[in-house]
Amino acid sequence: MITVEDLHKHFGGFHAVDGASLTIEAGSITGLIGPNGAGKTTLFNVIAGVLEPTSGRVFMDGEDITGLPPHTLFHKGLLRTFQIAHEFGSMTCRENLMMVPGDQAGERLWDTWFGRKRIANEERALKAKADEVMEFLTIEHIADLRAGQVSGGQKKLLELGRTMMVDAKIVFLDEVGAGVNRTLLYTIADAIKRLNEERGYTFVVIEHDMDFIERLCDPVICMAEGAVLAEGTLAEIKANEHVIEAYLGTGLKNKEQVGG
Ligand SMILES: Nc1ncnc2c1ncn2[C@@H]1O[C@H](COP(=O)(O)OP(=O)(O)OP(=O)(O)O)[C@@H](O)[C@H]1O
Repeated sequence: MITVEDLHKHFGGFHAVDGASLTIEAGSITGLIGPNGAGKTTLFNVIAGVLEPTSGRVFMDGEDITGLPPHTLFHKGLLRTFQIAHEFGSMTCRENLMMVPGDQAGERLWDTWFGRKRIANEERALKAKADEVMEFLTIEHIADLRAGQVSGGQKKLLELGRTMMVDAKIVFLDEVGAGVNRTLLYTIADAIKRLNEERGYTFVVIEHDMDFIERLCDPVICMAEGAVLAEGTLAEIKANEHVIEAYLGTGLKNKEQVGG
């Protein structure tokens, strides 16, 4: 579904992504792990159009999507979750879901000129959709709370919920488990699994919590120093000598580059 070919992202002389090549299979929940600074987030940002690659290509279902902006990728069903922006904290959780842009922005504008009734109907449909999303994620009780007031884990579920307001095909999740309590972490894991099984979402998940990875991800891709080091089941990855070394090592290569 997604093929990354020899991707590089340099920040000055620093090679954050340094020749990464990988494939994300449709229908998978692929885990992306690796020591701090391995380049996971940078890779995500390049795939999701947030950062331009220095070189290399990204394909989605055979189509070259390298460097396309996030909103174009969004309409192709490729989404990266973002933290709920500070300025949306004063809106309710339901409103945060309802404002996710739909597919028919042009039609909406048309509606504002020609059909108040149609707008009202559309608003009702959006609200129903938001409520259905919150029910799926078992957070219907926070619908009317301000997004800025809910817990970290509930915010993560809300971020996931935003991907459900559009027809996402592939969703990139960056550390959804960080700072979330165990119970909510399992709720998030369960929602990801159900979205994958019941709605056909493909996920790519960056996560440091190995328990979370073990519950969800197959295959697991391990990055180190900007490139893919190993791929396989979590058990295979954990037994891989190079992976063990990378987690213990210090990433000397890039340090030399920065120094030089
Ligand atoms: N905008 C930037 N400018 C300069 N260096 C950057 C920039 N973004 C990331 N880096 C560097 O690139 C390297 C890779 O960062 P990245 O966040 O992609 O790693 P990561 O694998 O996601 O790490 P972590 O697990 O700690 O989040 C890091 O050393 C980081 O400091």
